Amino acid sequence: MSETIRLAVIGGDGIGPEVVAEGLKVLDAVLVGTDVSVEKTDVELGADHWLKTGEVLADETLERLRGFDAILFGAVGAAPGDARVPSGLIERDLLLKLRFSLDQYVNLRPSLLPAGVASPLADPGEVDFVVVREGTEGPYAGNGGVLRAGTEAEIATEVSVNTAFGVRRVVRYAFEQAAARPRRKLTWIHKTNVLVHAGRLWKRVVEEVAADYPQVTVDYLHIDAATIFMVTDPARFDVIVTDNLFGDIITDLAGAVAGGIGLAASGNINPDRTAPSMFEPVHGSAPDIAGQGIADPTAAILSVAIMLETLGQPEAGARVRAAVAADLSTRGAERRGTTAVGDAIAGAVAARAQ
Ligand SMILES: NC(=O)c1ccc[n+]([C@@H]2O[C@H](COP(=O)([O-])OP(=O)(O)OC[C@H]3O[C@@H](n4cnc5c(N)ncnc54)[C@H](O)[C@@H]3O)[C@@H](O)[C@H]2O)c1
Ligand SMILES: CC(C)[C@H](C(=O)O)[C@@H](O)C(=O)O
Ligand SMILES: [Mg+2]
Repeated sequence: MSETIRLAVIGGDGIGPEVVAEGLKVLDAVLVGTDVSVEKTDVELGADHWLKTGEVLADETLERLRGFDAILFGAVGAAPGDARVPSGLIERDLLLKLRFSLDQYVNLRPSLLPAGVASPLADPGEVDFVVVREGTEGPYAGNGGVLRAGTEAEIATEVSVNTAFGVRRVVRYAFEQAAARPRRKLTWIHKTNVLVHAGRLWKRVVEEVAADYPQVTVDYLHIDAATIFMVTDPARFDVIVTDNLFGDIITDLAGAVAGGIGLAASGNINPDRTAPSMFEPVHGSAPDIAGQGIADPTAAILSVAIMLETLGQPEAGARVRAAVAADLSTRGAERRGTTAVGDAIAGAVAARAQ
């Protein structure tokens, strides 16, 4: 039976549209000759769009996005220090609003250091883990405020919100991932020695859910120690589950360990399918290299692979991964541009179809 994927495409700012174009090129290539087609709709959002139109994310736009099967997202945000765009406006009221409103409570961020990729921090084979980052709670919940703003008596709070419901559903998802992987190991990461209220909740829930997965080995690390081991012994990780903020930080580190941030892909997944999931590179809009045609589109292309797998097209996803792995294995010191990398991977996908 033929199937059409209705895809909303939010290129966003900076290198976002540049890398997303390459992701779409590879998506088109991998669907040739299959009974799956894709119907793409561009949705303009981001800091540039806000500067032009005053829209960050209108209610109608959000409602329209709910009607798609998936969202492919580039990156949003202005250069840090761009005085025209208030800090956090686009990140909070656009990107986080999408993740929260579409109940994308699993932020899935796999790290794999493939053969042929030079990493000063690890050897291929040592890095093959997935971070399951909670996506809708924690210090990102927007719970806080300011008293006596602008005075010496100012107090600013940013309260981390952790609910048993929210922690349980993401922890269960992580156990499912761990149970399906050969090493069946789950590391939960927190800061229970200081953040005792949230820490106690996470601990209780992990222990309760663990009882349903006796085949999974469970390990715990404080976030600070986890950053040490991610650099000195990344092979110890298989599946990691952690809160929204720790997950943000550890996945940029994971990207650097696993060959560079240009390779780090992610899915903001709504496992209950009550709204579309959203797939995006882990990196941001990289204003320092935007417009130069040198951004690495691999993370966006691998985000397309996660999208295909999430949408029930694992073979197409595997073909994208294989083409990326083949391209990475031949990448030498020579630096190719964004479109050259996209062309090579799309070409490899097409060659594999024959
Ligand atoms: N998901 C998102 O939309 C997202 C994620 C992170 C940051 N941001 C936003 O992006 C803007 C810039 O943030 P930042 O500078 O802290 O982080 P960044 O990830 O954009 O850039 C950090 C560094 O990594 C490099 N880099 C990033 N992606 C690359 C790629 N594909 N190829 C080669 N090099 C790459 C950049 O050139 C820069 O030196 C900010 O407005 C920030 O809020 C958005
Ligand atoms: C831009 C920002 C809101 C976002 C986050 O913190 O989740 C980014 O850093 C990411 O990792 O996707
Ligand atoms: Mg981040």
